[in-house]
Amino acid sequence: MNIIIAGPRGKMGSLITKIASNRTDMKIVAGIGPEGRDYIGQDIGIVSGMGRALNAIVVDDIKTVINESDVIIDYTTTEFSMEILEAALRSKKAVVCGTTGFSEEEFNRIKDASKQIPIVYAANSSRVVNLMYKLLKIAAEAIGNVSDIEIIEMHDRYKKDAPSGTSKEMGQVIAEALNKELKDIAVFGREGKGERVPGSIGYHSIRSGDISSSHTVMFGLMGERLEITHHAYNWECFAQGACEAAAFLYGKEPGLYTIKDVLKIE
Ligand SMILES: NC(=O)C1=CN([C@@H]2O[C@H](COP(=O)(O)OP(=O)(O)OC[C@H]3O[C@@H](n4cnc5c(N)ncnc54)[C@H](OP(=O)(O)O)[C@@H]3O)[C@@H](O)[C@H]2O)C=CC1
Ligand SMILES: O=C(O)C1=N[C@H](C(=O)O)C[C@H](O)C1
Repeated sequence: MNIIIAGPRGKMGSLITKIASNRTDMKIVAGIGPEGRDYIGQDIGIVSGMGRALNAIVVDDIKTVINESDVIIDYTTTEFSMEILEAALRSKKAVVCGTTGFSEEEFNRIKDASKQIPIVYAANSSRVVNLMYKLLKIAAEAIGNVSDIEIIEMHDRYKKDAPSGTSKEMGQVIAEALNKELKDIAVFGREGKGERVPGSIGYHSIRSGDISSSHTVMFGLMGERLEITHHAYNWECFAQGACEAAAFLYGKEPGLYTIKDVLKIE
């Protein structure tokens, strides 16, 4: 299968390039970067920092390369992801989207597009984080209604969105386990909020240095607390999942698939 990688200079795009180039089931046919970058026209292997050419060029106009591809892997920005989505719709190509921070309206555009093209949307493409969702469901069902739930996430200083896409998904898992709507129980910041309401979910975002990704969900009771934590030491676990998702999409019918479909997590 032929793939295009968006943002090959980025943290995720460069790792996805490295991992995809070592797989035997996929071939990178192009990269896409923003207009005006000095690396446009160069080989993606050089742009991504791999130090060897892969015989695929980074372009700034997806229209010029999209027809050579089967799947586009996109971990970039919300604005650029919307452009990729429109291009993929026009050319009927599959998309793996791992970008986070979409508005509700933008996410509805992804859902609409998935009626015509196959899409994997994954706010977190690590297998282990998706296993953590299962642990959260068990904990929330058992003690969620009687605990003070806090989601504490840490990322690098450059991350654009807060709270992280993963922490929103974690909140959603917990809200579903409690038969509640996340919007009714999520609390962003505690200033002026008064006493803690059991069963509500407090969100806390830390941005510092080069922390790659860390999520802790704390279920606080009187005299004890349970913490479930995932730490990523680098972004490779997410990039592995991105390539798995691309392989999964090859030949799939239109639809909105999740990383659980890809990784076969019940
Ligand atoms: N789903 C998951 O598991 C994960 C999701 N993410 C999400 O992925 C996204 C990217 O994260 P990260 O790699 O850390 O970010 P980076 O800032 O490192 O990379 C973003 C890339 O997008 C490129 N880009 C920006 N605008 C355009 C455009 N108009 N056209 C083409 N390329 C563009 C940038 O180009 P340039 O380098 O030239 O500026 C850059 O290479 C974020 O939303 C993040 O939250 C991150 C990790 C895991
Ligand atoms: O920007 C990141 O780094 C990450 N973003 C995703 C998110 O917003 O949850 C996934 C992971 O935490 C890394």
